[in-house]
Amino acid sequence: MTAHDRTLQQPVAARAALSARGLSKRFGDFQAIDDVTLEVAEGTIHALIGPNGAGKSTLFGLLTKFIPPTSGTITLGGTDITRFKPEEVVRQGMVRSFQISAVFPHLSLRDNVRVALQHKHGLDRQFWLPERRLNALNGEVDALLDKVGLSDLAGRLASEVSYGRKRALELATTLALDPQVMLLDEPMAGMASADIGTIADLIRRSGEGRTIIMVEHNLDVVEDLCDRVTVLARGAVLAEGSFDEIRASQEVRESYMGAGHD
Ligand SMILES: Nc1ncnc2c1ncn2[C@@H]1O[C@H](COP(=O)(O)OP(=O)(O)OP(=O)(O)O)[C@@H](O)[C@H]1O
Repeated sequence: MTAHDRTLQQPVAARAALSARGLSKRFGDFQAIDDVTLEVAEGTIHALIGPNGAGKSTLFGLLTKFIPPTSGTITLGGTDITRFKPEEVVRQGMVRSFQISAVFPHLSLRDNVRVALQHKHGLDRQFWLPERRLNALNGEVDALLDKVGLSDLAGRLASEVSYGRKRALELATTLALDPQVMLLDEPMAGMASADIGTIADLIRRSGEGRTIIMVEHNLDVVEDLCDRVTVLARGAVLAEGSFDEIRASQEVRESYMGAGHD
């Protein structure tokens, strides 16, 4: 299914999964995020793009409450999370990939997913688990590894697999937390072009029944995957719309896309 098909399937007034109103962040004298209002519709894949230093990572940090805002409000699924702690945001159903779910290089792929699932089920502080609980977890571990195409490598150490497969593993450990909203921070960064299609497919499949907001510099990926695009520049929203609308904007072309992406 293309992003265009997904857009056509959206109800006219889809509910907001995540919204930010008047969000600002100052670092000393520097205004990193300047009065950003953003609405991410439920069930969509929403891209955040913009030149280096535009404030994309800072905005992700604000949304996940790792960075306290100077002003503004954030609502997740109708709940005001502006004053939440990062771990409360996770419990509320929003997870930034590669945040909680760091890959442990010395563990097997299977054990990496198991650790994330134990975290999800609140079992990570228990030294001993009854066999029945362990077996139930094994089924979930296998299903997640299968979902991201890593079943054949389940026993391999994370340090031994390719970069693309580590990224697939990161996606599995994020999915283990079963988030309603997933924030993906440059999922294609450092990826060999042969792996980009595979990871894009994984993201599309992972997005079924969830909302995804992703920072991505690869505009072909954004065009292929994303229903809606917000362009940030100098900490403020420069434009928002479908990829085609964004591409047609003279202002966006001048400040970010250049004339190269047709
Ligand atoms: N803790 C901080 N203290 C001071 N300035 C900061 C801090 N964090 C970020 N900045 C500044 O805020 C601006 C936005 O940075 P940010 O990393 O959010 O941009 P970005 O759009 O993610 O860039 P990139 O695409 O290069 O990752 C930059 O000028 C950066 O130097």
